[in-house]
Amino acid sequence: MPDQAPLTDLIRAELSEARAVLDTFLAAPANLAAIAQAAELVADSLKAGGKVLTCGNGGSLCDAQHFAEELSGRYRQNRRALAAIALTEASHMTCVANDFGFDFVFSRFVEALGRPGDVLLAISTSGNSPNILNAAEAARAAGVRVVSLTGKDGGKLAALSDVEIRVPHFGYADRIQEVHIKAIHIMIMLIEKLVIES
Ligand SMILES: O=C(CO)[C@@H](O)[C@H](O)[C@H](O)[C@H](O)COP(=O)(O)O
Ligand SMILES: [Zn+2]
Repeated sequence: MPDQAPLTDLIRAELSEARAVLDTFLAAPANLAAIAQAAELVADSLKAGGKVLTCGNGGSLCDAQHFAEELSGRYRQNRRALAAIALTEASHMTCVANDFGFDFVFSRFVEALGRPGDVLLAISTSGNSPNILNAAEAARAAGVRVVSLTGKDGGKLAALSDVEIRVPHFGYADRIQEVHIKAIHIMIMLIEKLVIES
């Protein structure tokens, strides 16, 4: 049987780096405040009859779906459904990508569905994906507030956000996404507390 030591070394290094990225994020009180502010913004919108639209690319689209389904479906316990949807409808995406370009797949959906008082959760580890920037701009034009989950220096998305939750890691996207998913789960927990228990 081959010696597994090199693999376990790799695993240990990956987990250690993930812990360091989380520790750095946790050490800045502004990051915790941003999560609270984002949850309050979403909760206020839902309580006023608004909805949450979510978007991202690749793994961040999975995170966008994860956030939306835990509001519309279920998180830890049963409670009433909350209005949230990920902008992933395949026929819309293929039509818009085919006819207008991939940069507009989310912004066109925001134009169609976004109403003043709604919230867009925009997720981008670089903060610079054109389709996410266009979605944020369309949201602002429609009176939709923008909550973003970003990484690195926040990119251009930082300036388009009402609330930005940034993981200031300059390495691979997955390390950033691992903190994003924690922020997402905590936001869901806070939103439930603010909307359901209030
Ligand atoms: O999940 C991962 C990497 O962990 C990838 O699918 C990643 O999300 C994709 O490369 C995205 O296109 C990156 O976009 P962004 O985060 O820079 O907006
Ligand atoms: Zn990934």
